[in-house]
Amino acid sequence: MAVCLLCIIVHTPSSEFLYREKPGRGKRGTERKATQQAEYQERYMLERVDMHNERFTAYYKAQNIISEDEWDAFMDSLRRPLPTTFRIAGSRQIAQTLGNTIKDTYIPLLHNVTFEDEVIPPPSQIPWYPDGLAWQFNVSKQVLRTSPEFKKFRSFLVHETEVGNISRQEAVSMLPPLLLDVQPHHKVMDMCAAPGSKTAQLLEALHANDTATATSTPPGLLIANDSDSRRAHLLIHQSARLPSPSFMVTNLDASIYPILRSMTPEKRRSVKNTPSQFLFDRILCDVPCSGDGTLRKNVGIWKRWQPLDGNGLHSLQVRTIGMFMNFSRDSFFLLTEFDLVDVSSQLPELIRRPGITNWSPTVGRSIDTSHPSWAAYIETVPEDNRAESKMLETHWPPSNADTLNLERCIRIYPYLQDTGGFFVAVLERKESHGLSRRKQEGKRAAEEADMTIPEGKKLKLETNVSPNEPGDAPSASTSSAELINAIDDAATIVEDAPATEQSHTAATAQTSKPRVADPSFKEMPYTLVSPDDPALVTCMQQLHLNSDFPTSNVLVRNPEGDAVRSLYIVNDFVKSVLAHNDYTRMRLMTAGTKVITKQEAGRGMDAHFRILGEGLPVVLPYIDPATIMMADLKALKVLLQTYYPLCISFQEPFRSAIDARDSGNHVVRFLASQSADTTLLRDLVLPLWKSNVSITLMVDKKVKSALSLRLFGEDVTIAAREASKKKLLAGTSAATQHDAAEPGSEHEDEDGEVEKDENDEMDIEEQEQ
Ligand SMILES: C[S@@+](CC[C@H](N)C(=O)[O-])C[C@H]1O[C@@H](n2cnc3c(N)ncnc32)[C@H](O)[C@@H]1O
Repeated sequence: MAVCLLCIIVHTPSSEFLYREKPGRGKRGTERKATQQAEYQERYMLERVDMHNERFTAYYKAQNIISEDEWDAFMDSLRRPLPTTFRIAGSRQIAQTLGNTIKDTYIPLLHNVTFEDEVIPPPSQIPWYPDGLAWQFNVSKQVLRTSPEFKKFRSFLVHETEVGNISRQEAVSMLPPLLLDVQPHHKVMDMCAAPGSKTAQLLEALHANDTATATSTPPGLLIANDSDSRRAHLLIHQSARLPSPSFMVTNLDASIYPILRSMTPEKRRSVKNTPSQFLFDRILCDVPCSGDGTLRKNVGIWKRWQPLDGNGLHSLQVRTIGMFMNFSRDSFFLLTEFDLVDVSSQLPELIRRPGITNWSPTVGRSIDTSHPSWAAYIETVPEDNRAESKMLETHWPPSNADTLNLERCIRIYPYLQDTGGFFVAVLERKESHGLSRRKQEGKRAAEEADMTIPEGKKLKLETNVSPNEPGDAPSASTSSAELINAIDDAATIVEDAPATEQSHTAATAQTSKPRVADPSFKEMPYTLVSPDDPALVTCMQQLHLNSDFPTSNVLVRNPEGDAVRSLYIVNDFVKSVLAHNDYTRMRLMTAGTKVITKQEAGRGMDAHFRILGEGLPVVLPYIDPATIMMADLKALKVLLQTYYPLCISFQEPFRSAIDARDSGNHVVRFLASQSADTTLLRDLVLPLWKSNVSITLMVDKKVKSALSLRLFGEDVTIAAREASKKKLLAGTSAATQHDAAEPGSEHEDEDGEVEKDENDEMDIEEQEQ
């Protein structure tokens, strides 16, 4: 497999769409289409958006990519609503179970549903998505509101989405992570990541070895970055549904992302003993774009589209991509050191069109595409104004376009398989430096097998790196060539400088007064807890963690390293990155995953540690199996139906097992089995809290609801009963509000959250690209 892949997704005004009439529409299909079309039109009318834009028309006509006789049909495709699409996420085993639930329970339920005498087609699998794990359906809001069958399906989707097992994501947006082929040992960067639908896919690939009950600890790393701090918080929220010790979120302008260092085993053995830059195996560049491909669902684009938006984003796109090409594994190269990868044999069922070698940028709002080259254009600009020109040489096709294999880019047009428009280019660093790919892979495997860094008491993030030290990212105004040279120089210096100047180890961080590179960054640092910290020792005892538990990879979020509240776990590589980089410089929002929390007890009593519901899959492999209680499906139903069921309300032998336990945290395994009302296909392991006379499941109420729906076909939880009681009391107005937020609604984002203001509408656009 490729040594380094960069997957670039750029929607620029040069992304074009072609249209072909969809074949074989029967009368009923046409009627259904008409109903949806009417709804869609109504939406535009309501929002006072006319589905026409003269500039858009002029620009795309000038590109000569759509013939006259196809033009009307092309525009028609852009005016049709997109189907609702989702994919099943989570570990492979969970995914399989959910896939079967959809196929065996919901498809038969939704078969032959009629609405106003019309048969509504059930959801169908997206043919090109691996293992049939992505689905689509195209029903009107009215159907979703009124059909009892679709309402039930919607409820299932909403609950599974809330717990992270289903991800609502536009079909074409699922493509790039698939093409990147991420492996558990890869170092991966998602540079413009929020709100994180592709990040979730990358994380799942990193966690390919997870089981239904236990999270693996992949040796690799995924950094999800976004320059917008509000949106970076969305990333944290999203990723909490997929806890990973290999995950970090940063909040930086990707075009000036600093070099990151880690301590490789080779370096540790060397005399210098210095950390060095590490390089990424896979980089996803979902750079900001004009969003033309989202026209089918983003109403506002019709009104505001103008070509200069795309032109304006071009330099940021080039800068960002150029920067990250230099962060990809093994050395430092110019852009010409990359090849476009031929991915034509991947996802064989995906209908696609090749990249183009010729396009005509417009130099003004009025759609002036008359300049055949940048040189010809700049001649027309008065000399005094040339420096201010926003048009760059790279806006035009390169003179060697025919030699770059541009046909290997993927272009998806909406009509091809009823999706949004999309562009993907997969780039791979050419073989170099005399190292064959196999040797490079072998070298990496050896490094990864030996990544444990020496333990340090209260090891902290490096905080004494000067902001102007070698390795700093050049400023945003630096040109591409300067940028590449600067990175080359910086990297050389990092490698060659004497240890005294370059060694920013934890030891120095401990003794010197912390100096932060970015004092404006206010997040708390992550600090390693000493493995023999008395609080950690107590925690291990209380939670029955065995000696394999990675005590030297436990972090807290305070500068002192005191285990006062939540404990986080990271893998060895993340630990190394934390130890050798200034957290303010990389604007680190999160690292690893929160697994354990301290539960303060009453006066005079010892505090208790407890395992968080989302942390249990990470901790489970280290829990002494003899301490895990066994229970059956009946006990599970009681625990779902009641907040604090009394211990005496359970049947033997579970009842005696609980009685024998002290108050505090326990773990219970519900064995795969069958009962009168359901079948549990795989073991389920959950944390439990015992008080004096009762017990309770320590998982989020959303997780309980999703589980209940999956197992019993209805939400039997007390939270659901209370909610419906409230709804009844509040009368029909509450019901109306609830119905408004259904999947596919223009006011709902991929989180299932209802969006309210205009800024939020922007979020929906960007999320779904
Ligand atoms: C197309 S959206 C990314 C969608 C995301 N990849 C997903 O699949 O959910 C582009 C993102 O880039 C972010 N962004 C814009 N300029 C950036 C920059 N200079 N550096 C990093 N992120 C940037 C925006 O905040 C936005 O969240």
